[in-house]
Amino acid sequence: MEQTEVMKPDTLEDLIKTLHKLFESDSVNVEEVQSIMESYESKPHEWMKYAKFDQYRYTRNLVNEGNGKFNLMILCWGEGHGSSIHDHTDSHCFLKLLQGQLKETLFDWPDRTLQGGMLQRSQQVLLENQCAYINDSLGLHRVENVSHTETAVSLHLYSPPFQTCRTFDQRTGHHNSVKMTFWSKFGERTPYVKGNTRHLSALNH
Ligand SMILES: N[C@@H](CS(=O)O)C(=O)O
Ligand SMILES: [Fe+2]
Repeated sequence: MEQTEVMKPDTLEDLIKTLHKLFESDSVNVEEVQSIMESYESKPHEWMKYAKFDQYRYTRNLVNEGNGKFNLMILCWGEGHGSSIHDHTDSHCFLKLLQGQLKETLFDWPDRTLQGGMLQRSQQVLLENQCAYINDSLGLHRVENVSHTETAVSLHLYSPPFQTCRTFDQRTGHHNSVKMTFWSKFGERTPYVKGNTRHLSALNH
């Protein structure tokens, strides 16, 4: 397969331009996207306008719609905020730390013989500028900011974009479909939508 020359992006804007190029083709080179995202050195002033926090749960802030090929977003995690165990709706998921640290726990898909809850396969702490990758064939995950004193900010790329995913109950393996919403889009707070009851985020587990 042809490998495009890719340069280390100096700014978030550069990174977005490069990502647009990489996703023009129909096949995604996971290692290439991961290494490009990792090579961008986070500079808070470049992403500050997207980083909007909520007191109670992590927020999802849309940065770029990637020509319909991907969604790029910034997630803001307050102290102790985390996600439920979830899948990624058959999409690629890249997760890069812009600030602070996040703990990622991987789980196997639940099976019928579930005993003692869903199996936790591995755990890793993601440090600033690191980029992790997951898709449904690798398993499910939960992401948490376990710090009591520091917030965390992460940059997520999903391709193709998706609006719903499934969350899993660790004890029973049962799942629910959840709609994923944006706290802000392109730096502007999204108007309140009535009827958003279920959330992917769970507090303090
Ligand atoms: N996939 C989650 C964030 S994470 O916990 O990976 C989301 O898009 O909200
Ligand atoms: Fe996720």
